[in-house]
Amino acid sequence: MSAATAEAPILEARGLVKRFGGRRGLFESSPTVHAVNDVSLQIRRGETFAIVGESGCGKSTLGRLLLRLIEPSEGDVLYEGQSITSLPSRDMRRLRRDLQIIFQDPFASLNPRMTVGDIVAEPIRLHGLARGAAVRARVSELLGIVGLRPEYADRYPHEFSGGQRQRIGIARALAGEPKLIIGDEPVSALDVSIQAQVINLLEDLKERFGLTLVIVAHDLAVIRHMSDRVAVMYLGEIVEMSPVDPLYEKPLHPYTQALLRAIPAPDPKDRVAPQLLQGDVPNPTDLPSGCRFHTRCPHAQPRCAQEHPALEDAGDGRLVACHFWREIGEAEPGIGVDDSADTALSRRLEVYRAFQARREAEPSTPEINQQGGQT
Ligand SMILES: Nc1ncnc2c1ncn2[C@@H]1O[C@H](COP(=O)(O)OP(=O)(O)OP(=O)(O)O)[C@@H](O)[C@H]1O
Repeated sequence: MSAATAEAPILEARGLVKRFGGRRGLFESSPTVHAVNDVSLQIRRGETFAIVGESGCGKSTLGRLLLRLIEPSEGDVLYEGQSITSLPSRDMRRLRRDLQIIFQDPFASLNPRMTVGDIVAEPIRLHGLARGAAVRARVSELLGIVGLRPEYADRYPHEFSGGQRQRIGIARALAGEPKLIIGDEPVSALDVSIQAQVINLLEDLKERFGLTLVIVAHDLAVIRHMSDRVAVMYLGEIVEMSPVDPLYEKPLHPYTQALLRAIPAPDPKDRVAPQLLQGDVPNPTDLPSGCRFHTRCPHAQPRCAQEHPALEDAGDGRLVACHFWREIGEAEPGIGVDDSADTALSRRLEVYRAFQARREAEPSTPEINQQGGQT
């Protein structure tokens, strides 16, 4: 984690709305999916900003809107203070260098018919960053940066493990020398020991290249260890936004509280039954009235079904959209997960960090292999 600078945001969303479907044909009509509903946020240069929520809450759609991979139904995205929503495609191409994305499933996002070298070289050639032999040299360098051997350039994606494929995706994302990378569930498909390595790699790259990271994830353990600030999404809206530590120590929104209560402790002796949220996320084609969360909220009152709560300033850089957050906080202090209720991932990260610290102190310490063990 790092302290982001106080300058203007690198990326900003203003009143973003995304609706899918809703078209009426001659004989049928498809219902409108309200995937993102009036989202505004500012991402600071150099921070790691996390977007978290259950499946279907609109996290990926928001991530794609921020990079203009899809067009918003309403609202605007500003990159370095300039609106990109109506930018002509020529200008957008230049901007694509700065803004990159890595996906959950590295296999699906890597062309199986291209060698790793060509996959990583593509953005270098596209943006004219190098030519001829210099391209191959740059590919080797990028593979080295993400912890892969240069000779892997001649192989194909299917020859690699999930963690290695994610590293290839990261090398490709780095090839255009970006300023901001969005990771859409970048480690959810990976084994927990590999997750820790990829998270560490992203953190190292962030420091080394001064990147801004936006991490979309449903896993609160991943978020906690790598974020500076977190936006919690429910049914297309941000319901809470906060610096990471206070969010975990004292979540303000009942939905954030419920997400934290649902994390199981890894050690069976510490384990109390995780409290899962009641019911499923309502269908985004038929949004509940008032507060979208009221149908599942243990604190809901009649006002919640009638009045939509705005995101309000809760102090200390926190925002929350709940009519009763003060009362709920007083009734249930200290809901947050404390450090003793740690997860397998965080333990793995600690081991890995200790190993790295040792390696820096004693350069002869052996390399760590893909399974997280020492070779
Ligand atoms: N191209 C599309 N056409 C129609 N509906 C879509 C499309 N993309 C997403 N949706 C719908 O928009 C809603 C939000 O989806 P989104 O993928 O953004 O959520 P998410 O929080 O990222 O969930 P997940 O982690 O499962 O991807 C879902 O109801 C989804 O079915």
